[in-house]
Formats: sequence, C-alpha cells, structure tokens
Amino acid sequence: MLIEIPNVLTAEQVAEARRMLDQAEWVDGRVTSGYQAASVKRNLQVAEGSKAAIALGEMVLTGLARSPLFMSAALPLRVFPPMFNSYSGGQTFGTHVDTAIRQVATTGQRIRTDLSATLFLTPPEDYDGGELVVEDAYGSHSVKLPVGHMVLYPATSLHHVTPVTRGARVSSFFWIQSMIRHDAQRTMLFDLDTAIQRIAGEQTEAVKTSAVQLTGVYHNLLREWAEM
Ligand SMILES: O=C(O)CCC(=O)C(=O)O
Ligand SMILES: [Fe+2]
Repeated sequence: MLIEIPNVLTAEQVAEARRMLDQAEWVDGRVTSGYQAASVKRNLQVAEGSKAAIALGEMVLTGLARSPLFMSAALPLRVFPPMFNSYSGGQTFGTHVDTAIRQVATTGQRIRTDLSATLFLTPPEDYDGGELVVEDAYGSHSVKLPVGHMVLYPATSLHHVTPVTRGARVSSFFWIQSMIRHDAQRTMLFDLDTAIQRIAGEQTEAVKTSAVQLTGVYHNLLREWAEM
C-alpha cells in the first residue's frame, strides 16, 4: 500500500527545517548505501548523526507521533532516525530496493525496513523532475507532494527518483519497522481501522454493536500478527 500522510510538519516547521538545512554539512549520498543502490545514487545528504539531522529528525518524529493516519497505516515498532537529502543539477536516484536491515549509527540498533518514507520539504513548483516513482503489482506510481506531506510505501518496492532538472528537491527520508511485517496484513488492518473510525460516531444500536465486534476483530488480528 502506498499512502499519503498529509501535514506531518506545519509550514512554519518546514521553513525552520529549510533554514537549518541551509547551514548543515552535506555529504555524498552514497556514504550510507549498499553496493547496488550506491551505483545509481546521485544526490547529497546531511551527515548522519550531525546536530542538524538529530534536531530535525526529532521534529519529524514528533510530527509522526501526532498523526493518527501514520499510526494506523504504519503500526510502527521502530523508526530509523530521519535523514535529509537533496537533488539538483540533474541529480537522480536510479531504480533500487532499500537495504533490508539498517543499523542506527548512534545506538547500533538494527531496524528491519518494512516501510520507506519520503517527507517533502520543497514546494513542487520550485523544481522540475524529482518525482519519486514506486513500482508495485499495479504499475508505477509517481509521487510529488506539497511541503510537510509524506509518502509511505512498502520498502520491498523497486523505486527511483527522476532527475531534478531545475531547482533543488530537499526531503527527509527514513524507514520504519512495523509491528506487522507483511504489507497485505498491514493493509487489511488499516482498512478495518478506517472502516471502524468511519462508523464510530453512529448512534444506532445495530451499528454500535457492530463497531464493538469489529474493534474486537481488529485487536484480535493485531494480537495474532504483531511482532515486537
Ligand atoms: O529521495 C527520495 O524520495 C527517496 C530516497 C531513497 O529512495 C533512498 O534513500 O533509498
Ligand atoms: Fe530508496
């Protein structure tokens, strides 16, 4: 499932993030990639574990924690400390799959990458190209979102970023280990939760009784499938 999570950051937070990123130390994006991804990765990123990355990463994590949609769609167990990248002057990231297991540089903690995320920090009208293209069984999905919005997609997908031919595209990118490893199970839980939320305000007895029963099914499936 590919899903858009709106308003992870406010416009003011994005402006603050962009100010800090302008001052940050940028390095070649290939330093954190595996061999295959490095061979097609042409971008810059803020040094992992740098002051700016840590402070802005906290801002992103706080934004995620405020989003019921993110919680319901990702069912997060661990979130990799958010990183920040930039593409300009034709830079691109060719087709790749993200590394399955990543280690957090500061703590050594391992995270299985079930979900990948890109949070957009540049207004779409300020650059050409830079679409994130995610492939799945239903075809290719091209994503370019307003600032503060984020896309969440299965880390199992092949994906690429098209060349940025005007301006610069700055984003945050990171991974999530979900309590639910399999995308199909996670998607069913999300659909069920969404349906339950939709009828939550209904007052008829029949709907209230069904809502209780469906909520039971949701939690019992979560109990069945969750890994922690
Ligand atoms: O820049 C993006 O939107 C995606 C970056 C990416 O795919 C990666 O770093 O693995
Ligand atoms: Fe990737």
